[in-house]
Amino acid sequence: MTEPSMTPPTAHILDQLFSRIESKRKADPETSYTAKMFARGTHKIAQKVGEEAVEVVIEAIRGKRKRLVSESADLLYHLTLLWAASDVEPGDVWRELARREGVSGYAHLGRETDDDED
Ligand SMILES: N=c1c2ncn([C@@H]3O[C@H](COP(=O)(O)OP(=O)(O)OP(=O)(O)O)[C@@H](O)[C@H]3O)c2ncn1[C@@H]1O[C@H](COP(=O)(O)O)[C@@H](O)[C@H]1O
Repeated sequence: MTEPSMTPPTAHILDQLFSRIESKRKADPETSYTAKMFARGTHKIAQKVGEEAVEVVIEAIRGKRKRLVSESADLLYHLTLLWAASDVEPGDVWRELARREGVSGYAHLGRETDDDED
């Protein structure tokens, strides 16, 4: 029997996006932005995540709701792309979020440290 905690809590549009991103890993960079970013490498993808996050912050502060939604979608796409480039699956993140459910943000969550890296 599968451990309940090992099962991703829910299917999600980000799971579908992750699959689509994986399917584009070896596509033609001329026709696929995802393939172009994979070819550029993890550092460039991580940089894009940072840029998109800043754009989210700017639109939130400006109070531009529609722009905030659009930039948030850009951020989530690039974050999902960064997971794919870093051998992280959405389920890994869903499990971590589920583990935190009901635990106060003030409580020690036992976050991973660099020393725990495998
Ligand atoms: N969700 C997205 C998505 N969100 C944003 N973007 C692209 O991310 C880019 C970000 O825009 P920027 O202006 O910041 O960057 P840029 O100037 O185009 O590129 P840089 O040279 O600066 O990196 C734009 O080209 C957007 O089109 C996305 N590209 C792809 N997807 C998904 O990925 C799927 C596969 O797309 P392709 O790989 O292009 O076939 C699509 O069907 C979508 O589901």
